[in-house]
Amino acid sequence: MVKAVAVITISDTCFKDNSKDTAGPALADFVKELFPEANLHTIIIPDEKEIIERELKYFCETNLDLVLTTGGTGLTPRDVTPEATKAVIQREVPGITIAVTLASLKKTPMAQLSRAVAGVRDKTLIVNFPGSKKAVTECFEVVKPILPHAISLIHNEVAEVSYIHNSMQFNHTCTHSSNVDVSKVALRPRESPFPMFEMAEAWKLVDDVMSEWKERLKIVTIEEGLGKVVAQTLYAKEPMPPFPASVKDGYACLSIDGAGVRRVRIAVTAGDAPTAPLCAGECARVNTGAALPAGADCVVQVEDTRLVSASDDGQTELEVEILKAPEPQQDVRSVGFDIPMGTVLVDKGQILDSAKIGILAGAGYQNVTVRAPPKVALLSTGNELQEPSEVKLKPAHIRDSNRTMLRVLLKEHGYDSIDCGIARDTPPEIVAGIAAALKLADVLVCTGGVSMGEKDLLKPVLLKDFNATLHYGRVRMKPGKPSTFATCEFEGKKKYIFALPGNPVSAYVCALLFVIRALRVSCGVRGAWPRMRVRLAHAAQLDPRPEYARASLELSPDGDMPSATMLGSQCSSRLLSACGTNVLLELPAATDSQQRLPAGAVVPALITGRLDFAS
Ligand SMILES: Nc1nc2c(c(=O)[nH]1)N[C@H]1C(S)=C(S)[C@@H](COP(=O)(O)OP(=O)(O)OC[C@H]3O[C@@H](n4cnc5c(N)ncnc54)[C@H](O)[C@@H]3O)O[C@H]1N2
Ligand code: MOO
Ligand SMILES: [Mg+2]
Repeated sequence: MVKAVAVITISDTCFKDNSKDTAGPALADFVKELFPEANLHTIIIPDEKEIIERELKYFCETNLDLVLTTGGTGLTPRDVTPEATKAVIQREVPGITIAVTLASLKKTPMAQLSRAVAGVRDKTLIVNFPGSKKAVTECFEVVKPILPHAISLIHNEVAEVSYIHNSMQFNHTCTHSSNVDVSKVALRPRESPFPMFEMAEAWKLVDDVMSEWKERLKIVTIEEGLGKVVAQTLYAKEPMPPFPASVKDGYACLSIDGAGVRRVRIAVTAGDAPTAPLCAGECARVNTGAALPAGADCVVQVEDTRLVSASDDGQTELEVEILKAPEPQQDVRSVGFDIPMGTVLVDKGQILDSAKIGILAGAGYQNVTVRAPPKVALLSTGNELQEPSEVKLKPAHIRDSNRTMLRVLLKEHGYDSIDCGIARDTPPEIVAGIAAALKLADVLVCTGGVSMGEKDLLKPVLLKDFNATLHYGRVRMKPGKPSTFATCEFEGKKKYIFALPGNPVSAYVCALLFVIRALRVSCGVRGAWPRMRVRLAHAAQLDPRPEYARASLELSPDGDMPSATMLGSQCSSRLLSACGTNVLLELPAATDSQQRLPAGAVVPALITGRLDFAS
């Protein structure tokens, strides 16, 4: 099935004045007719090779099935669409352009001058069309019969590729080798060689590194934009309301007529376009939201009127009395009352919420450009791990809960992730797992193998096989002490790796404190979680490390400070301690003079979850 298509108008003129674009909308209409189910993205860009390439690549990366361009295929010096397309596609499909040219030549010898290109990049078919509505109409007719088949062929290939991918992902044994020598366990360090960072230092490192993430933009439907940071300023292209509208159910009148009897000339309900203007002594029955007839400048609500005369059958009001003289503009929403034309509806950098999305819908915007977070891959490591779906556990095995927990935790915070399965604890398998993940994603989140055991191979593999920079490899925190953040270059691109401890609670807390923070920073959201002061509902034992205790908030009905209840034993393996968490309490490290906090002590809490309570 064709799920998403983009129509790109490439023209300096249309870019400057969108209303000049006739070919793009025509092409969009043909696409809607051929693929009614598909999500359609339309954009207008100038004749700039770099921008064209960037947009084409972007649409291919976002897995669109089809990208149709119109414009920029001719011979003027600014026509660079074919060059940009050639730079992006991996396989050319010359048959499409030959068929189009042959058909067009029957209509005009000018078809000889089109240099349009068609080809495939990854799973996306790209076809260039010339830049006029007429040419687009003729050319689309030619390619229309083959488009669905071409796309399904590309998909079949992709299915095979992804099958190969998946089997690679879920069986990380392979031909990879590693520079990590595991034969001399007796020589392993007996102290961690990684310096211990304070939390504030670790956060600063994450923020500094992730704010380098090159702004990547994505066009999404306004609904998909929920929670995303808008990358463009959108203005009201028309006033709201577009006509003077009644605020009340009543009578539209001329205020100059004052109080007194009026002839009810017409009835205008919402959606009716009034045809004739009102004259002195007349009124129009109107509903809330109805357009006022010309001449009317006020509305008198029905409660402030009295029926004077009606038709014998009671179906028509003939005269009403306005009981109190109305003011001009009384109960009228003038043109642009809510949103004057040109108002900024959403500003670049704002986060889209439901009200803003409603405003955009009301203003006729269907798509919006937002900042796209990096792609995230999840990988578990451990010889003891089995897939969660496996019914029977082998001796000494457990089911992998981290991947599922992390996937939904990311989802809860608005981020998708790619599942890269489980890698066993051998250097080649970990290398294979990491390499497979880095091929697919910008950010790798893996769990397990970061501490001091002979099977804890993540750090050496990152250092020796991926030449990674370890920004931190230990943090003074509980849980999550061996948490690791590294970057490396892989296939020419910078990659970001969060190697989280395997203990499920450590993985949960470190994902919140480091990974989600990093994703927020990378797409323009303030990284730090909001902090508030809460009162401990009970005494708390302090750990030598600063601790992020999982707690649930009780909101006080009398406006007192909320109280926080920790969720049982805070052992790093016990994920039950995180169930129902909406805050992480920042408990200070124990000192000689303070080993515990009494009930009622006030501590800072990071709000990391929903403040929802079951009824
Ligand atoms: N000698 C030392 N030992 C340990 C230290 C230390 O400083 N010195 N640190 C401890 C701390 S703190 C933590 S946290 C853990 C971190 O362990 P690793 O990251 O090396 O993780 P593993 O050893 O692979 O596993 C730990 C634990 O978690 C379970 N696990 C792993 N992956 C999963 C998964 N995907 N789903 C569910 N459970 C998982 C695993 O079975 C282990 O029980 O190290 C301490 N040791
Ligand atoms: O730092 Mo670990 O996560 O205490 O168990
Ligand atoms: Mg370990």
